[in-house]
Amino acid sequence: MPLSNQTEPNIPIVDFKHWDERHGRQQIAQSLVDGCRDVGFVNIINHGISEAEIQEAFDWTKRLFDLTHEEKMRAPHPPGPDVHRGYSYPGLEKVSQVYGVDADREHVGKALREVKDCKESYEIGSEDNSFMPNVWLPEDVLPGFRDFGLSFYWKCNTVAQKILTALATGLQLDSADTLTQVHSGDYNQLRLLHYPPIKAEELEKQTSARMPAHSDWGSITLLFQDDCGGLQVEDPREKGRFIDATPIKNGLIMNVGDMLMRWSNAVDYLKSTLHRVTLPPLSDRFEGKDRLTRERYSIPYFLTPDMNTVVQCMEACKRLTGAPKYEPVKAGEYLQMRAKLQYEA
Ligand SMILES: O=C(O)CCC(=O)C(=O)O
Ligand SMILES: [Fe+2]
Repeated sequence: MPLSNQTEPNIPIVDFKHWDERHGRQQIAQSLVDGCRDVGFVNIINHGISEAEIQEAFDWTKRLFDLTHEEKMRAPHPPGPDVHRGYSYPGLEKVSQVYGVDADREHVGKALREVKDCKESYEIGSEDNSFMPNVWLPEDVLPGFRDFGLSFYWKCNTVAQKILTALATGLQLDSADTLTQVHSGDYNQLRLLHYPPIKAEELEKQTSARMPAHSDWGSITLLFQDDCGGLQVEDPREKGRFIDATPIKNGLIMNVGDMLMRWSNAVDYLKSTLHRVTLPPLSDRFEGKDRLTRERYSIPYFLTPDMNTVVQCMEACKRLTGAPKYEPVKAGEYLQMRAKLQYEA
């Protein structure tokens, strides 16, 4: 698959259409693992969420962000990075790739915040996650939103379980259930995202960002995006060069997160690839003399292993990659470490 900066899809496509016919499984599983190994990102089609369900999710997302600021602030994101739920207004969250000891330096957080992320988001989790209780809007502000949020959360988890089974199969782990066994679904995060229109120049001059380059922290991420464009993925063959992740109608993009990379033992096996959201590549996405960029909506779903799961190199991967390259880490502790700079305490 050529990796060029074109508007054609340039990320491998994996078709799950025949997943339920058992004989089709091995081949799907293998192409999924190949894509995760090559780019770290794959497009998945026939994943099991219908066109109508995807449309409904985008309709709710738009309805939510169309509310007034005061209405959205009735479900405010709690202060600090510990509970990632509810509504974050533009600029509140700062996405970055700084973590570990660097995150402890006070000036780092300040410097990062000089370039504002121009997006707003709403985070939803499982009602059974006692570490991060949901922050809901009062029902009369957006009737039906809570029911939609929970129902879509669990719909995405059904798809995610299928993908985890395919990954375990393609990786030839001891059992096809090895990954699903440590993903109850209660620690995932459904995120509704809105990038308002912005002058192209602000992104070009980097005085503002839509979403700066980062890797995801969990095991895998599923992403639905509208047709605006602007998501880019680092070319695995050339550091610093980004390729367009062109939206595919009704498809979803799946990418490997840091924990799955650590499980597989290395950047040279399953890749947790840097990605970012910037200007859309198509000229008809801009308007007027300020080249105002069309607004964009996206819906990522982050999968996280159960909090006490120890993430360490899996035996089947060791055979290919050699000695473990990362210290074992508990899923909950890794998440806390990565979240540190995202929200000011
Ligand atoms: O909006 C997008 O397309 C990507 C979002 C993303 O990468 C994230 O929220 O981690
Ligand atoms: Fe991401």
